Amino acid sequence: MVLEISNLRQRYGSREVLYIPSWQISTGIYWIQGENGAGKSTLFRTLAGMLPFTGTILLEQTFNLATNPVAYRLRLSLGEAEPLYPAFLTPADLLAFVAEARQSPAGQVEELTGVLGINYLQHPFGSCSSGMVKKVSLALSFLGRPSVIILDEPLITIDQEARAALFTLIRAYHEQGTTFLLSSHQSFRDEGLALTGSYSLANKNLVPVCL
Ligand SMILES: Nc1ncnc2c1ncn2[C@@H]1O[C@H](COP(=O)(O)OP(=O)(O)OP(=O)(O)O)[C@@H](O)[C@H]1O
Repeated sequence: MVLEISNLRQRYGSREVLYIPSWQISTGIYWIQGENGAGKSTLFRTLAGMLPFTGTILLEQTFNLATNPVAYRLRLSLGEAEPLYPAFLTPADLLAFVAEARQSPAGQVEELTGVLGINYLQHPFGSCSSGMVKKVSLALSFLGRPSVIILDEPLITIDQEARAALFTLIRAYHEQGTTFLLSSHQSFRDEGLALTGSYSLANKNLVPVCL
């Protein structure tokens, strides 16, 4: 198993948003579905270690998010649905910083920015288009050698060319053993991506969906 959840509870104030008693996946590409407000982004942020939670989240049967957060976070990354970065920062600065933090192999930043068509690396985020910001956030999520990459609504705001490049990257990284959790209100199957499985977030829990 690459990712295992047990007795995960997540709440905002007194309102419980997630209760996942038991869920586990092996290596693959998974589509996480759910209606607006079902809790997908909350689940992803929890898995990425951005929100406090109760329960157990275990990566590669070894790295426990609660007790070994640094090693865990080095191996799991999240591309947020609507990324926001400080307006004064440039994509070049952020990519270099994250590449170093995630122990990115030499040449990976250049490869990702080339494939995704990220130009204007020296222009501050304040002057970047929303599609360019999204493409940088996608590149950031591939940096290092993550065993799990979560992409929350990866298709929003990017053009057809970037979408095709993203699917090429997902296939290439998956062939090297990376697992993907992807959310979208559009079907990934229509995009020609071979999915391992799909789950729907409903009534606070993840339930399997037939593809
Ligand atoms: N910071 C927050 N404080 C309080 N409630 C929140 C917060 N963030 C999200 N919620 C609530 O938690 C629930 C789940 O939200 P979440 O954004 O995780 O859903 P989602 O499935 O990603 O939705 P969408 O498909 O619309 O993006 C919603 O009812 C939302 O209003």
